[in-house]
Amino acid sequence: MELRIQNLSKRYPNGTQALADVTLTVKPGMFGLLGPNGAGKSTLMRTLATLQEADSGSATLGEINVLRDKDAVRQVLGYLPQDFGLYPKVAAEDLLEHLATLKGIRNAKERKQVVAALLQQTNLHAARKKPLGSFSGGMRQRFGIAQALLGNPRLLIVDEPTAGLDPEERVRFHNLLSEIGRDVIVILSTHIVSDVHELCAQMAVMNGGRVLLTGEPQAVISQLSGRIWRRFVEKAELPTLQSQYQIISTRLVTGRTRVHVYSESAPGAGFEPVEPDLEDAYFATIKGHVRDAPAPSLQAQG
Ligand SMILES: Nc1ncnc2c1ncn2[C@@H]1O[C@H](COP(=O)(O)OP(=O)(O)OP(=O)(O)O)[C@@H](O)[C@H]1O
Repeated sequence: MELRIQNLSKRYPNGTQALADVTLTVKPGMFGLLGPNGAGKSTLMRTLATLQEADSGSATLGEINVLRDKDAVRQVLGYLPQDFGLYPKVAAEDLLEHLATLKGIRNAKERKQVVAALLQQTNLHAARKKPLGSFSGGMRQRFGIAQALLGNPRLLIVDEPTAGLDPEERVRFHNLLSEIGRDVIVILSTHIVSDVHELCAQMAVMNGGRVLLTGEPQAVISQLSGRIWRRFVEKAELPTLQSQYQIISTRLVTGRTRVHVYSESAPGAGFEPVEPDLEDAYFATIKGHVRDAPAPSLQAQG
């Protein structure tokens, strides 16, 4: 089963073009959707989760028309929204049971089994009697995955799930996502580049409502090989450099400013070549250096 999104557009009443002709094909496995704040990721996720309407375009999940057959989508959908609200006084197990009932698992024995299995899978079994208000951020997100997995979804949408998690909880959360079945389409929307690098076989970069590129993370990185150059500079030199080079990122490293620039040939002047990583690829894409470069495994769009 594939998710095919074609020419999806959405303009909010205030004039913001949140989605502009978005076309994407998503296969089973983990798909990373990267983009800065305001790129349109949540709008796309909410549209696929049948919570809001697009203005035009189409989306199909296997045989299901996602924009029209909302009930059919909901039966195969698991969704962890960005702002996942919880009832703070209710115990984890009780809320999950309640949500399982809403999801249509009517047989009490089956429901108990499903709930117990999900609490095990998300490593929340020991905390099942605790009120959700006492959960840490990581526990809350794992509970979010437990509820999203109710009813064995074929499409799982998680919107910025690791924002605010400490490193240990992020690793736990990653492990949990990696264990989800191979035949499930998992869309992970995030602005954290390393989440995508560690987890996703496929990815897309969005900005300003547009898909700038799609591909495999490694292919996206390889495309930049030989084009990223590094130099350490004083902060005061930055404005001059900015006017001379295509700077894709600057970062303070032990008190010095490390600059990465995009250049198809050696820029000279103390720059040395570096092996690009996904962060370079992400910034180079956002800044418009990558999308026009042809590569067989990449699909420049928009
Ligand atoms: N209900 C709304 N009404 C008007 N504008 C909106 C609405 N929701 C989102 N927007 C705007 O649409 C654009 C895309 O927002 P969206 O939330 O989809 O982006 P995002 O990539 O998920 O960003 P973030 O990481 O901040 O959630 C932004 O400019 C945002 O301000």
